[in-house]
Formats: sequence, C-alpha cells, structure tokens
Amino acid sequence: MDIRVKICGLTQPEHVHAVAEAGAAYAGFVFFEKSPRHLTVEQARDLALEAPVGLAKVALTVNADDSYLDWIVETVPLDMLQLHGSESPERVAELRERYGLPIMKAVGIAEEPDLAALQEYSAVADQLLVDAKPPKGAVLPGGNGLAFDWRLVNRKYWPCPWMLAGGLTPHNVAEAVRMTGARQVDVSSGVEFAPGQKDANLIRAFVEAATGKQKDVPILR
Ligand SMILES: O=C(O)c1ccccc1NCC(=O)[C@H](O)[C@H](O)COP(=O)(O)O
Repeated sequence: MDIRVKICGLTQPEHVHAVAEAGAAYAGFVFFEKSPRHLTVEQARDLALEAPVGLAKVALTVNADDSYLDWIVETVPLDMLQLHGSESPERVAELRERYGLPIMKAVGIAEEPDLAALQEYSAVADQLLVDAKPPKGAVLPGGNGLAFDWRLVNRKYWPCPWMLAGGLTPHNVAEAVRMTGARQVDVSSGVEFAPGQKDANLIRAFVEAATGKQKDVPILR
C-alpha cells in the first residue's frame, strides 16, 4: 500500500530538496510567530519555489484572519491550506470557498470524545489531520512531538482522506501505520535534532520507514 508522507515545518531550501528526493508527497510551511519553525511570507515564497512539481506545498496557519491569509495565498505558490487552530466548520467552509484551495483541518485527539470533531469537520474539509491534542498550557497547538493513543483511531474511517500526526518518528511510524491503517502520515519534531532544526538524514529515514522502504535509521545524540 502506498503511504503518502508530509514533512512539516521546513525552513531551509536543502530540506525542501531532501523532502522531494526522499519521495514525500507534501511539504509544510508554518506561519505561527511563536513557533521555532515560523516563516515570513517572503521566506515561505522562496522555499516554495524550491519545491519541484509533484511536491504539494501546504501552508499551516492558526486562526489566521483574512488579511494575513490573503497575503500568504497571493505571495506563496500553494497547493493546500492546513488550519491548525480552533477554526469552526463554518470558517473552514468559508476559507475553502474564498481561496479555492483544498483545506486540511487539524483536530487534536487525546480521548474517545475528541473523535466527534473529525466527523463534523469531514463534512467541510478536504482532508483531516488527526493529531495529538497539545498539553494544557502548551505554546504550540501542534508540532509538540507528542503522540496520542493510536488505538483510538484504529481502523476508523471518515468520509474524506486523513493523515496521522503527533510524535511520529522514523522509529515508530511503521508501527503507527500498522496500528491505525493510516495511508498518510505527517511529521515535524521527529525529523529534527533540535526544535525547528530539521535533519536531512532523518527526513530520508522517516520517508523510508513510513513507506516500507526502510534501510537504516540514524541515531542522533
Ligand atoms: O510545528 C509547529 O511549530 C506548529 C505550530 C503551530 C501549529 C502547528 C504546528 N505544527 C504542526 C505539525 O507540524 C504537524 O502537523 C503535527 O502537529 C505533528 O507535529 P509533531 O508531533 O512535531 O511531529
């Protein structure tokens, strides 16, 4: 089975190239000032221009207003918007209409009742990002390198494609795919050696492990 991989939080051109060469399907750019992966709109444009045809460029925003989104969408060549805040289903539908781009809505999961939101958003979003719920008081609503209990989404189906995220690494992604039946996976922290610092070898190892073409996983100290 083909697994599609998204590497999120890219900040350097060489990592965009590594993502493409490894065979990932999506490259994610973060627009959230408190994040160590935050990009200015101009930085994101320059990075997006490094992406070859076939690598989908995803802008991740958090409760962004229209003027910020207009600026991003007008400046950065994009293939998808990832909404990672508390955007309502109505807001998701509105943005989908406004920009004509596919929307992936992130939903944080910690326990069974959290799953209801996935059903709700699947009616308005093009894709779902099934992520770990951030811990109380966390600065970042995602990208915390924390996993949730994958048994909660074991063999669950929603009416739109979904992507598993949260605490995935080259070491655990194959097991996560096996346990959940996910056909798409997303990673940020698990391919970094420090917050916001991606590692090309870990990117390659992650894609290989996720897609079942694993060679060896580098150990970083
Ligand atoms: O990465 C960030 O800094 C970030 C900031 C604000 C909202 C979301 C953010 N990241 C989301 C992701 O990178 C992933 O989509 C997902 O949460 C998995 O992250 P990780 O657990 O670090 O692999």
